[in-house]
Amino acid sequence: MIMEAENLSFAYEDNNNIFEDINFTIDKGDVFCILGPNGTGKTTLLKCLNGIYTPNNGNVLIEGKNIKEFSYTEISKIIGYIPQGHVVTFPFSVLDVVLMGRAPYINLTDSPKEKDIKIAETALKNLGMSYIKDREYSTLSGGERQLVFLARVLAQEPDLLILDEPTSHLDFGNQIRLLEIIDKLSEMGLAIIMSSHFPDHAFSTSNKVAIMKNKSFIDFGNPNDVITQDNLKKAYGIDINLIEISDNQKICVPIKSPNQSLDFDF
Ligand SMILES: Nc1ncnc2c1ncn2[C@@H]1O[C@H](COP(=O)(O)OP(=O)(O)OP(=O)(O)O)[C@@H](O)[C@H]1O
Repeated sequence: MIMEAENLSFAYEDNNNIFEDINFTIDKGDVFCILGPNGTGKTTLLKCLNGIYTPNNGNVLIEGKNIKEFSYTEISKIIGYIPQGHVVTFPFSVLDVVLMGRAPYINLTDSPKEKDIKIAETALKNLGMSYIKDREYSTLSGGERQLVFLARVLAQEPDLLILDEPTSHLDFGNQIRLLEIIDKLSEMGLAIIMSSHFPDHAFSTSNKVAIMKNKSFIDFGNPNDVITQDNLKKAYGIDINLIEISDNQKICVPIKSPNQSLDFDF
């Protein structure tokens, strides 16, 4: 088991709990997708799982050991995290940004070694991004940055990836390419935890899904059991059609309510 969450609860300062009693386990090769409406606590939970936030109750265990016992560098060798809307403001080249993923393996006073550069270049190559390795990172499009940042966390050689809405800036083609990359990484034994607003992506890529709402997981399990019209309605408060388009692909189509009227005051 790579990660276990035991009865996790979290509150910002003295406010009410954002979530309570969250439990799950993640093994090698698992792809765990967390769905749920805006503001329900997905990002907050992901930040508890990689040690950025400390839960006010419960424990996060990494390979059986409490996350509190790990240093930041030790966590970085095990977990690669891509936050939502990551920004690198200095004028670094793409290759430099990917090389930053090697930081947990390089002493503060040392420069990256040939091996680190090779690992960074391979990460870019695996994602089909070698052609922009000399470009300035800050000039890239949102989608290009997303893939370069993924190369950076892969250069960390982690066992677990935590991805906060990884497909949010990507066009249709790159969404599917990213899901295929996730499939491949999971086949190679990496575990992946991601949040998403696309139940279709959970169907096509994950083997574990949770729907987060009202401070807890309203359901957790395999996608076919969890992603039901009933659960989607509970989560998002609208009707959603589930359509099977092939043996292993289902899509979710939200339905506009014809009777809904909004009172707009201008
Ligand atoms: N630093 C903070 N201080 C206080 N409250 C916060 C902070 N960050 C987030 N929140 C609140 O915590 C709740 C959960 O936010 P979070 O970003 O975890 O939700 P989310 O499910 O990831 O949302 P989205 O799908 O919109 O990205 C929201 O009500 C948000 O306003």
